[in-house]
Amino acid sequence: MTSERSGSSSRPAQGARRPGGQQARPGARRPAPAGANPVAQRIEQVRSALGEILQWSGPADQVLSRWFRDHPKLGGRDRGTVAEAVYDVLRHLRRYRHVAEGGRGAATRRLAILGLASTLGREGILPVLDADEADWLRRVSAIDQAALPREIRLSIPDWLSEALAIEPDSDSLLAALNRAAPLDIRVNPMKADRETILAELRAGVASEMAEPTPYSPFGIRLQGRPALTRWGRFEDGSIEVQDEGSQLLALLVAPRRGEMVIDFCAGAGGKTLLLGALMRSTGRLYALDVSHTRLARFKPRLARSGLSNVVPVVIANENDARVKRLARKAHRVLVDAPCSGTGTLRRNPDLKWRQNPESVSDLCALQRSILASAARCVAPGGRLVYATCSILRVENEGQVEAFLAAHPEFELLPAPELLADRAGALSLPGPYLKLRPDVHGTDGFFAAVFQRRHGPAVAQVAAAEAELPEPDAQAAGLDDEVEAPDEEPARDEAAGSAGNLGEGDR
Ligand SMILES: C[S@@+](CC[C@H](N)C(=O)[O-])C[C@H]1O[C@@H](n2cnc3c(N)ncnc32)[C@H](O)[C@@H]1O
Repeated sequence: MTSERSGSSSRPAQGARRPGGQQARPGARRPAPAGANPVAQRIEQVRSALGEILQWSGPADQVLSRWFRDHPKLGGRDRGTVAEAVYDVLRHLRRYRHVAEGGRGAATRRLAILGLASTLGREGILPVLDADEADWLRRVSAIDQAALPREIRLSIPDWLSEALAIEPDSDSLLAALNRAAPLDIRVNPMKADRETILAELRAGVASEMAEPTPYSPFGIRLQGRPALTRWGRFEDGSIEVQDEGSQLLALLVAPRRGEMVIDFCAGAGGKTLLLGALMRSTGRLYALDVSHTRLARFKPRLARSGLSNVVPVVIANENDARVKRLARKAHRVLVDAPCSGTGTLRRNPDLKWRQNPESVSDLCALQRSILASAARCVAPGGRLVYATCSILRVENEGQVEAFLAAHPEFELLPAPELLADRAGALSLPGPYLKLRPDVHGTDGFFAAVFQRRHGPAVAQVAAAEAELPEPDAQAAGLDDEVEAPDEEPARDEAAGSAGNLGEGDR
């Protein structure tokens, strides 16, 4: 990955020091002082935030939140402008760095200028630039992007470009992943229906554009960023923020009333909540995760949801004794696996710069191990759903093929048929659920459904296994108290830095 570079080496010895650290040429038009002009201030703010984020010490959203906490005087709209420009830079970082090489002064300031020129418009930026910067920005705007090498034009690292070369229409996929995502919400069927929520949204909090999502019967797509979290319907659990792809995944799991279901990597519970609602709050739904912090974030969502069938359980790892107690007990097991998150680049563009082939390979090993443990929990005839928000074959089809080769007691079911009467006009080639932003308007998602066979060989193995306790949380000793910890466990930190290991709105 390209590191932060300063610009030209031919700096004049004399001249005024600019906020970005660059010295102006004698006689050149100076940039507007940052104190006087809001746009000039904005450039400085974006430059400062980028200076921290581009050190890649953690996920961009967390570093940006910290930067906002350190700059408490910024109002809501100012924060929005800064965040938009920062994310624009993260999306187009390789291309911006390429063109920034042709300018003078601090590289981060030039990135900030490009981000704000893209989000506010070039004409809004030009008046606060000095003559050199303005000339450079005009030159950069005239570059024919189609003539740039693919990896620079689409701003992706070489390893990702190579990994996606076999995907059909990969340029279209990558271009869509470089655009900001709309805001999808999901109506909680335990508390409201979509028509009512749509009417209320249109009448008030999101009057601009609220449309039903095309495939999920619970989804609503919003343009813009209405302040939903202060809306009564959010506070009372009638809605949740959730990408339509995540909603389709829960529909694919298709849990039924009274069943025993395990959400093996529940995180902050985005999918757990829909699974619990699809079960009409009956049966038992275990929400497992190694992250105490994420499960603690799930608690207020669960409280809002009106569900009483969910048992959150912190496990030490996928081979935890509590997992073993669930062997062959579950009708449905969902593994929403920790993954590279490359399907969510619209929301987390920093992931393409924070991942590399080694981190993906580590994630693949973890996915294999989680899948093997989760499979043990599936009852004969029960289903195991393996899902990622990755667009990399090695994390998707590659894992499925390896799993089937090692587990002849499972067969692959056709996902499109399982979704046929649940997801409107969704048409999939199969056998997997594969979603792409350029085709379906969702994040990139992958899911495969396995079913444990009822064969004689399976019955023999089952008979040989020890007597197992009932899948009752207390009988199985699974009723762990989940509270917000004082400190993030070290393991959670490591997992968070490895990829898209779970966010509240998935
Ligand atoms: C993609 S996220 C899950 C997102 C979540 N299902 C949702 O809808 O919000 C993956 C989750 O796997 C968890 N995880 C990582 N290693 C795990 C393991 N060995 N066993 C169980 N969960 C694990 C992470 O903590 C993270 O919350």
